[in-house]
Amino acid sequence: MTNQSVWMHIGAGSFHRAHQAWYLHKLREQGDDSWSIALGNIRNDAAPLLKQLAAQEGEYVLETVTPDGERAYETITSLRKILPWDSNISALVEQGAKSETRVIGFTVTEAGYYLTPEFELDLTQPDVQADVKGDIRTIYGALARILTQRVANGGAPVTLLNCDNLRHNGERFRHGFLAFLTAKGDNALANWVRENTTSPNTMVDRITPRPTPDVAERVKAATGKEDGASVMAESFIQWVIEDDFIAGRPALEKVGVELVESVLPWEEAKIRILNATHAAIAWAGTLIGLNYIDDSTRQPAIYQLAYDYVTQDVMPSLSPSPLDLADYRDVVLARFSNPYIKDTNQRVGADGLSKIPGMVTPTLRECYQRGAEPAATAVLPALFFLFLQRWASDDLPYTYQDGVLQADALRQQFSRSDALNAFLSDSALFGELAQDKAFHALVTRSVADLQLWLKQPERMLAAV
Ligand SMILES: NC(=O)c1ccc[n+]([C@@H]2O[C@H](COP(=O)([O-])OP(=O)(O)OC[C@H]3O[C@@H](n4cnc5c(N)ncnc54)[C@H](O)[C@@H]3O)[C@@H](O)[C@H]2O)c1
Ligand SMILES: OC[C@@H](O)C(O)[C@H](O)CO
Repeated sequence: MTNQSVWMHIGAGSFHRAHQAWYLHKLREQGDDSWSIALGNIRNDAAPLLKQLAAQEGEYVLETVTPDGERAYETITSLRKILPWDSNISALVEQGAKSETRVIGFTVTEAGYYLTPEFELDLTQPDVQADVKGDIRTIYGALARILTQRVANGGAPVTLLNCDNLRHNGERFRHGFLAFLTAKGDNALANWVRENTTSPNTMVDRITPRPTPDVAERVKAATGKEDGASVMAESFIQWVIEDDFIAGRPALEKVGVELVESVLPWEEAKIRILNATHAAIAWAGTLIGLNYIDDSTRQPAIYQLAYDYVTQDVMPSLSPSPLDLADYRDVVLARFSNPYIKDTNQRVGADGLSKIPGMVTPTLRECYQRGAEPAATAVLPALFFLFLQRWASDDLPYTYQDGVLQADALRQQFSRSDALNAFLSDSALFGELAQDKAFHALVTRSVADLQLWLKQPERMLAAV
């Protein structure tokens, strides 16, 4: 074992640079430079950024902003290797096959796991089908290629660390990956993965908008640096990880990471109270013509629907909890209201087709199971339906991004008079509830209430 260990990260989006890279940077600042990051991407959309980062020797400035608008600037130094993109992901394969790579982390979005509401791999997805045949479009195809080479090079154990917003993200990824390898007929690699990798669950948190040109301008004004890879985020940061690293890990506890036995209470609170609410606010804000999350959250009717969803339906589902859920809710809503973040409804409302089954359907299901009508949660799919209706009539002010969107089929669905029924009958969104008449009636009522509200958005929804 050399002293130098590499965390190879797949997914060169904004979030990785504001979160995992920041923690490893803080460790280096404390004099522990035994871990560094090698960063690459599966898809070519990050190729320009990777080139820019390579030109800056991996360094970039992170701007953070507090709820009071106080800004701070740090040069992040943990990215020591930038892996250039090519269609065979050669650089990722070469780095991932080395035994010095002891952790392979990834952020490939919620839609990047292609799971059904029952959390099984959706083998009907074209990207998954292509990768089963040997292509590299998904995290599954990419890791199959990388780990095959790693086994050929001696097969040193490695931790596969999901850093995306997914409930039970390590477990769910692992289940999907093993199902993928089985579909591919690669039982030898599946067995190797079972024996030689771990996939701890993690909860990651830091609101990181897509950087706009004014970030680079402020960075230049504050630091004098011309930085083509700067990123901005809120000052809040949190990372909770199950301590199950098969090949060692950075001393993350020294920089504030919580290493726990089970991440469950944190991830449930994060996914349901933060992420599901965030998406609902983005869809609602968009429907009344707003672009930003903070402006949308400050609309009393939108704030109230978010507050009611958490209070009436999520908190009973998650109680008892070691977290103070009411406080968590209030802090989250305050973070969303931060006027200095300027996060867009476009970014946060994306990937709804994965967010509904992953983040909302479990609460609907659990309310019914305990005999409660999930009236406040029903507002979320109702908002998403109205949002998709706008998308289908080309009436959104921005491009809707969704990794599992099959646009032609969905447009056709929305051109029919029974579009709401078809939406609610989609078991990929609602699992067994898709067949439940009471659920259909509840969301249909909620859609009607929202349609009235949209005529007078200043009115409180409950008063409609
Ligand atoms: N931005 C945040 O506030 C934030 C906070 C916590 C967690 N996250 C998690 O990180 C993810 C990425 O956020 P970001 O801000 O970096 O987004 P981003 O849009 O900046 O980057 C997305 C990255 O995912 C890749 N990607 C997209 N779809 C993919 C697919 N199907 N397969 C493989 N790669 C794919 C893209 O190439 C890109 O590298 C989020 O979806 C979320 O799960 C983000
Ligand atoms: O809800 C959207 C997410 O990207 C969110 O910004 C993040 O999960 C905050 O940690």
